[in-house]
Amino acid sequence: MGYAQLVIGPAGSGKSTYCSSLHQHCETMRRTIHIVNLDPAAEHFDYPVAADIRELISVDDAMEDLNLGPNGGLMYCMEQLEDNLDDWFEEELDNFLDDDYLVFDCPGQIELFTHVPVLRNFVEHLKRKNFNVCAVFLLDSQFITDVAKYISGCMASHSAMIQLELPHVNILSKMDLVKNKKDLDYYLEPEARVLLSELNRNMAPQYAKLNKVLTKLVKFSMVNFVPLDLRKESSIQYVLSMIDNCIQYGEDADVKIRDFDPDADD
Ligand SMILES: Nc1nc2c(ncn2[C@@H]2O[C@H](COP(=O)(O)OP(=O)(O)OP(=O)(O)O)[C@@H](O)[C@H]2O)c(=O)[nH]1
Ligand SMILES: [Mg+2]
Repeated sequence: MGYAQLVIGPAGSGKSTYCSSLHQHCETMRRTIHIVNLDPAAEHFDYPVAADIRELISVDDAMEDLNLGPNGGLMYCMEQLEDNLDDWFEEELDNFLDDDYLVFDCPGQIELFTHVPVLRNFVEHLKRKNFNVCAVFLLDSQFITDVAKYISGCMASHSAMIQLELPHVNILSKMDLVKNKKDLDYYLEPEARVLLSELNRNMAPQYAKLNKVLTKLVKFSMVNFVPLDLRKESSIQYVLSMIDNCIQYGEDADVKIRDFDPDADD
């Protein structure tokens, strides 16, 4: 059984930085994880890249060969990944052990998990290969400055949840940039009633019914965010243990330790 995190979220939300901090944290903890780059447009990395989609195809090549723009180029590359799951990706997976822990640093284009089934098919493939997979959705805390933006972030996360049908952890990234943490409490444990009155206050009266439905949906879909401050090891550890819990990482290890407990027969 392998373990995997699929790190997703809007462009610039901090996915690659999260991957690199997670890698460092795990090194400190003497724990092995492997970060795989799935962003064909990525240029530099602060983590050791264990496998790289750019070895299959890069956005620059796709744009040049097919005369595509950056977004079209990216979509084409991801389709190439999908077409090569049984050969290129298979060979890459062969480099890992069966119970390895992989973290996939994904591109930020929102279309990838709203419009096309590429990531969904990628996840299905991982599941067939016996991986327990968790979606890790990052949203930039700087983005959540008012209720409308918060709802928009929830909707983006929600569509990823529906599309991928995976255990799902939502992270509010870049907490070191938040001056007044109290301002965010409001969004960390949202109350539909409060969100609704705030939305109604900011918007014209004809939106009242829509606002009511949206706030109910946010509450109903149970989208909630965990704040992450990468300066704090304890914050990284907290997020990591939540994700580990979702994919049952460590449970087998516990069994193994218990199996070999010399005092067990006492
Ligand atoms: N202060 C602060 N800046 C951050 C943090 N995480 C990311 N950044 C900055 O935010 C910018 C985007 O970070 P990335 O990690 O490249 O974001 P990404 O989601 O991988 O972006 P794309 O791959 O383009 O979608 C960079 O300038 C980072 O230095 C954080 O926790 N704190
Ligand atoms: Mg990135």
